Amino acid sequence: MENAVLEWRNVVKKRDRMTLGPVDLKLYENYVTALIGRNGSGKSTLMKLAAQLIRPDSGEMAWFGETHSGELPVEVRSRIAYVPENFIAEEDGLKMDEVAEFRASWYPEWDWQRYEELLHRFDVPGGKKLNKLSKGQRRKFEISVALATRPKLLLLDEPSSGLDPFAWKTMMNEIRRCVDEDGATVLMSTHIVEEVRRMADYLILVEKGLSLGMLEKDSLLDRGREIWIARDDELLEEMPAVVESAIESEGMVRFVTLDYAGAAALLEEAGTKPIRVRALELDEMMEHWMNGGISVDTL
Ligand SMILES: Nc1ncnc2c1ncn2[C@@H]1O[C@H](COP(=O)(O)OP(=O)(O)OP(=O)(O)O)[C@@H](O)[C@H]1O
Repeated sequence: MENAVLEWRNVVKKRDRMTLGPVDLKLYENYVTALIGRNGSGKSTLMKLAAQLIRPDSGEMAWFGETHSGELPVEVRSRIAYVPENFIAEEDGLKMDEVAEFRASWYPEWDWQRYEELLHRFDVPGGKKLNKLSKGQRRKFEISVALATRPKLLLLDEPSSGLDPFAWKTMMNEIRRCVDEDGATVLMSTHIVEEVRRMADYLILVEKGLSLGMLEKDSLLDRGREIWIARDDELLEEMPAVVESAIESEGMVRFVTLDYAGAAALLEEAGTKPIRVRALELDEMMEHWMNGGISVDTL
């Protein structure tokens, strides 16, 4: 694979009740990576570290191939856009265009035309103060501002929170455009399976402060199958990574494997032709991963 836009080695951040890490992570250029995991697992903490809103206690972090232990240089920062889960209260009293002008002064690639176009596409009323916007309108504004910076690294913390279904679709299209046209790399935390399905190339699972690895979405989907075969207890016994099995009817057994390649090889070797095979859905695979059914080589 190509250049890493973000690379971490042994990054640790201690919180009051939880420690994030040590986390190793590598984001490749021009891909969308979804950060998934249960509430409180550490996704937002990880995003804040990536945006350098907070600093790690230890470990090494590189942005665009260069490590920075101190403050990120303006030149690096101006290539990163971050949409937090909760908005910055200090900006509440400012008008939308005042915030946009402030961002424009920091981001040399700032694109006014794109900003106006995005606000129009998201149907956000112009000229308002940020605290006069609804939650969804504020989210649309923040996404528009982030995309108008034409970022090379786009960090989105639960970006769909509060968006109506139309705005949600627009958001996904615009993020995709940012990746395809501007060559952006995206890291987004999400609980929405459909978002992962439509947007993500890779998934990173965070569990109790640890990264349980990174997987290509398609490779995750390749692993899971529900298979029906003529009952053969011995064969079933040997089947790899079986997480569920049941006798369906007289003479037929159904099982779920998280190692389809291994299972298929074994079936072939035994000369057993499956009666039916069903690919597991993304939500099922994500659940198996979260429940520890899938082991992934850490980076
Ligand atoms: N500013 C903070 N100070 C101390 N502890 C914090 C702080 N922010 C978060 N934590 C703790 O760190 C842990 C991880 O929180 P984080 O917000 O990163 O999780 P998350 O995966 O984003 O959760 P969610 O899916 O609910 O948004 C939690 O136990 C939380 O209580």
